[in-house]
Amino acid sequence: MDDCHWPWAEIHWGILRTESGVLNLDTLLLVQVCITLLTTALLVASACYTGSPAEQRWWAAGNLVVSLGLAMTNMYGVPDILNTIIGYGVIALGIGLVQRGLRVYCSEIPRWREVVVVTVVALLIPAYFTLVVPSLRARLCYSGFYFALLNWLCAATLARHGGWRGIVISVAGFTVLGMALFARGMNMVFHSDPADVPGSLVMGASMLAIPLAQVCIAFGLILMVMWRYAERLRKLSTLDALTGALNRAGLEIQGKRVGLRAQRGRRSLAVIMIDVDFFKNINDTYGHPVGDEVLRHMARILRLELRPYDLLARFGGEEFVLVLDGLNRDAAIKVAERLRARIELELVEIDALSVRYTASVGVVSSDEHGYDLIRLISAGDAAMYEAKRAGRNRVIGG
Ligand SMILES: Nc1nc2c(ncn2[C@@H]2O[C@H](COP(=O)(O)OP(=O)(O)OP(=O)(O)O)[C@@H](O)[C@H]2O)c(=O)[nH]1
Repeated sequence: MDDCHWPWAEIHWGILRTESGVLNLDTLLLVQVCITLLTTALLVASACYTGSPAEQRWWAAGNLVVSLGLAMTNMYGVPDILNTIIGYGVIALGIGLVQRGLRVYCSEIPRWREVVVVTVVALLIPAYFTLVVPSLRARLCYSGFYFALLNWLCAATLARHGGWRGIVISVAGFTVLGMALFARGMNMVFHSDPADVPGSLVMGASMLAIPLAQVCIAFGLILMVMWRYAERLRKLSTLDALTGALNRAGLEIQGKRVGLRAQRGRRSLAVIMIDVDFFKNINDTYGHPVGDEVLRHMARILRLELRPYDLLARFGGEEFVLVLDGLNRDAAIKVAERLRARIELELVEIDALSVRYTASVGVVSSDEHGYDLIRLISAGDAAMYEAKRAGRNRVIGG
């Protein structure tokens, strides 16, 4: 590879060159630094809003370090060794921190060793081509390839995680950023003078693509975090905190969906109402914490016995509702009997205590009562109270 010695400040990138020099490399670098600082501020703001998850702290720190590195690469009056070698190392450290945040986000184990290796390699490449085999061209070329690889690694980490919302924007951003850096590296290989027309086109395009990709990445990251936060809030508002079953709001939303699906598919829809017998006695005898444990225990058993797409909701104090797609009344009575028998057999063990309890069950289906969930629940409730009146610990079909 031929060596050439253009000081950075003397390189003008064709399509971006203006006579007044407004869009020179310094200006573009300044824009990049400003964008990185702006996206860092956005990341920090969203971290504060969502309770500061660890991954965002790493992304924000990584962004800050990248912008510091970018600024270092373009300082005037500073020897190359500081300017480029340390600047590149600092940029790589920043990308390493972002990668660490991505790993945390994807529930992978982040390792400091990786960040150290990434940084050291980024220091070694320019050091080698500055001190051992001096070649600006080789330095820019190999550093470009290396930074491209790091960004593609970030894209791969996120893509492995899967999902859709926000992730696709960040994956695209990392991929484009990698491509822009790779193209710059290739440009150094194929064009001896970057100011010739094809060379300057590649350089100009990559200088525009880099900040755009950075904005995409940051918006994608913020979207990802906001999506997770919204999901957490949605869960909190539709789940019962004690048992993890759906609460009334969750039952209303999901029950409607399951009911419509069954009706459209012309399948029966069964509703089972289950109520713990003499629950007040359990509370009064052993205390509320034991009563709470009985409720958690019952929810656990019901969940274990159900199919993944059946709905389980806590309807009131000690009453649970099951919504079963594709079961008629007789089939649902068989399921209910199995549940009742299992509950009767199980022991709830808390510290030195062993508590046994039973449940009364009412079963109804859409074949007799239609698909309206409110009607089904009130018919199921009536059947359950009939089971209570008939002596408890039994199943009654309504
Ligand atoms: N530990 C605990 N108790 C609760 C909770 N929610 C409601 N309860 C209690 O559940 C009890 C329900 O009592 P009752 O409605 O008389 O029902 P029961 O004693 O089971 O009688 P039957 O249903 O007729 O067999 C009340 O004492 C409520 O205070 C809860 O989240 N945890």
